[in-house]
Order: sequence, then structure tokens, then C-alpha cells
Amino acid sequence: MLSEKSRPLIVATLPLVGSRLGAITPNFYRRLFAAHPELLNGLFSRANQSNGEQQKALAGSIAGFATALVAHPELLPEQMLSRIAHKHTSLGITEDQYQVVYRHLFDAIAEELADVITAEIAEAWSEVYWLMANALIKIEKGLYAFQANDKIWMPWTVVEKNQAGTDSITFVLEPADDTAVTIARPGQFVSVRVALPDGLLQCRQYSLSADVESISRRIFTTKRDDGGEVSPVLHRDVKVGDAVELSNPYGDVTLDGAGPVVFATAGIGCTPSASALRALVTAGEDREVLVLHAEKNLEAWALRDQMTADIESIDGARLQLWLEEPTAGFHTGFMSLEGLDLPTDASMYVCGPLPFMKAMRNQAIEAGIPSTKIHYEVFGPDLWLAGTN
Ligand SMILES: NC(=O)C1=CN([C@@H]2O[C@H](COP(=O)(O)OP(=O)(O)OC[C@H]3O[C@@H](n4cnc5c(N)ncnc54)[C@H](O)[C@@H]3O)[C@@H](O)[C@H]2O)C=CC1
Repeated sequence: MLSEKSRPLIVATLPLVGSRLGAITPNFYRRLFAAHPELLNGLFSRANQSNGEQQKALAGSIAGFATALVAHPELLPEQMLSRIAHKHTSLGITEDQYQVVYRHLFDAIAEELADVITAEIAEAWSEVYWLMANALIKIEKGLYAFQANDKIWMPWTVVEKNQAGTDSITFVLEPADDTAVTIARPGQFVSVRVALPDGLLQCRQYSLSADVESISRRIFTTKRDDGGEVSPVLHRDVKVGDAVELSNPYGDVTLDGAGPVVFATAGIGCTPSASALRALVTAGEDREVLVLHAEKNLEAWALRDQMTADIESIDGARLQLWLEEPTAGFHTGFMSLEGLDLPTDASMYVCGPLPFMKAMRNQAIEAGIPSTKIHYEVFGPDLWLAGTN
């Protein structure tokens, strides 16, 4: 809980700190990587450092956390913390790293706010930082303890590499050693760590796309991002028989409970809903499921065969498709919920490009689905949660 002493100081300085975060976060990362260059090898994304997205996400989450604390000093923003904790654990973040981040972040704040900062203001912001850090440390300990092993990275052997639609590939992997495997939940992701051509280790999170309950294989599907660093290596360089490092499964946007479900997905964002559909089929669970999917054209849909077969075998499952390229029998253009018969008691899962998710969430709320029942998965730095709109 934020102390009564700190609260007015945070309220008074939040606009100023918020307006200077654009300078504070790059200053922080400069300091952090100067002192710990090893963090760039296998932890932080080089691409998101150079395009500035990591800085924006950090700035947004500090501001978002402080804003939430000021509004409700007795509550911690659980959903926000849970999302960050799942991402952190998939990268192997440890408790001691919070102290390292604290030192460099507060040195950066002291430098960038030198004209206004006082010892009292610094102390109030320290309190905010440690409220957030300690809450994350606690959640992350619980997530690590839940795993079947205490490893961060495990070697898995690629046993199949299958083209999936025009731009994606489905990788099927088997354990390369005898580390105990955690059973995943539908909707979860793993971090995948590969060496780039220049030797730097880099990780990305990919949703499991099928058979999440298996302990003998992992399946994920990834779209090639030509401007990216990791998916081109996976698509071009990783061959059947190669070992790839995977984390344990994480992610809190999972298909739980019973009742009607709406999946609204676009592009490669279909992967978590594909694993959820497969889980329903495996469990022999029939329930009302509305699958809404959007693509450029039919050929681009990475998991078309798997998802259409699974939808057909679930009693109560229906599919509606939007294609940007006009195609007979399907909606044309971007997805729209207008005029659809949405079950208003449904849980809704949204995944795809950020503008798509924002549009779907707004439209679903208009259509009467409560915001608490709308779940979304963001890949990459969490710019939406960060409140940058
Ligand atoms: N790599 C992965 O395994 C996963 C990636 N993602 C995320 O999905 C996103 C990219 O997916 P892509 O397949 O490349 O998407 P894309 O750019 O090919 O777009 C897919 C579809 O999204 C819809 N769309 C695009 N912009 C829209 C807008 N402004 N409003 C409404 N609808 C819009 C369109 O129907 C489009 O055909 C990335 O942000 C990625 O982070 C999500 C899940 C898994």
C-alpha cells in the first residue's frame, strides 16, 4: 500500500515525471547496458532497444503503475503485474536484477530531474518502485515454483518444420534431454532463444499452437517478420534435427472455466486460439464457440486446416472469416462485430495486431460484453497496457 506520506508527493510529481520519462528511460538503459552488457545477450531484445519500443513500454508501465496506485493506494493493479510477471519468468528474470534496475533507474531519474528532485521526492518514487518490484518478485516466485523443473532454458530438438500458410512455419519439437516438462495451458507461450548470425543470443515469445498438454512435444507457429531478428533465423537457419532452447510455458491469457467463448483473431494472432480449440477437441468438450478470424487472404491463414477441422468437430462451434482481398463467401475488409449475434455471456479472447485488438475490444464492449470478460494477449513490449493508446 502506498504510504500517506508518499501519495501527495507522487500526485504532485506524476505529471512532471511522466513528461520526462522519454528522457529518463533511454538514460536508464544506457547506464544499465554500460554496467551490464551481458544483459543484451539473451535477455533484452536488440530490435526493441533500437526502435525505442522497450523504452516506451518501461516508461508506460512506470507511469501506469504510479497512476493506478495514486487512484487506489490500497490496491495493486493485478492484471498489469501478472502480465509483466509472466513475461519476466519466460525470460528468467531473477530477484537480484530488481536491485540492479533500481540503482540505474534512480541514477537516471536523479540526472534527468536534477533541477527539481529533492530527497523526499526520490524517496516517494523509491517506494513506488519497490511496491511494484516486490509484488512482481512475489508473483514470479510463484510462477517459477509451479514449473516441473527449475530450469530457465531447456534444449528441444526440432522434429518437424512445416510451412503454415504463405508466411508462417509450424515447428514441432521434442525434449533433447530428460528435464521434466511442465504441462502448458491453452493460450500460453514459450520463449524461444536462438543465436543470431553475429553470435548474439535473442529470445522471442511464441504462443503454443497445438497439443499444449503434451509433455513429449511442443508445437509453435511463427510468422516470418522480414524486418525482425529472430523469426528469419528460425525460418531460414533452424533445420530439422537442430536443438533450440525453449523456456517453460507462461502466459495468463488462458482458456479456463466453462461457458460460451468468442475468439477474435487476426493474422498470426490465431495461434493461441488454435491451441484452445485443439484443447477443447482433445477434452471432448462441446460448448458454444464463435471463432472470428481476419486475414489478408485465405492462403495467408497459417492454421487454416487445423482450426477448420477442430471447429467442425466441436458441437456448437462456428466460424466467420474476414478477408482483405474480396473472396466469395467471406466478409470483405477488416473484422467488424456489427450485426453479429454475439453471446453476451461469453468470455472473449482477442489476439492480433494492436490496432485490431483495440478495435475489437471497443466493439465488443459496445455489443454488451463486459470488459472484465475480454482478454487479450500482446506480443512484444506491452505498449497497449502501457497506456500509450
Ligand atoms: N508471432 C507470433 O507468434 C504472434 C504474433 N502476434 C502479433 O500479431 C501481430 C502481427 O500479426 P500479422 O499476422 O503480421 O498481422 P497482419 O499485419 O498480417 O494483419 C493481419 C490482419 O489483421 C487485421 N488488421 C490489421 N490492421 C488492422 C487495423 N488497423 N484494424 C483492424 N484490423 C486490422 C487485418 O484483417 C489483417 O489482415 C504482431 O503485432 C504480433 O506481435 C500475435 C500472436 C502470436
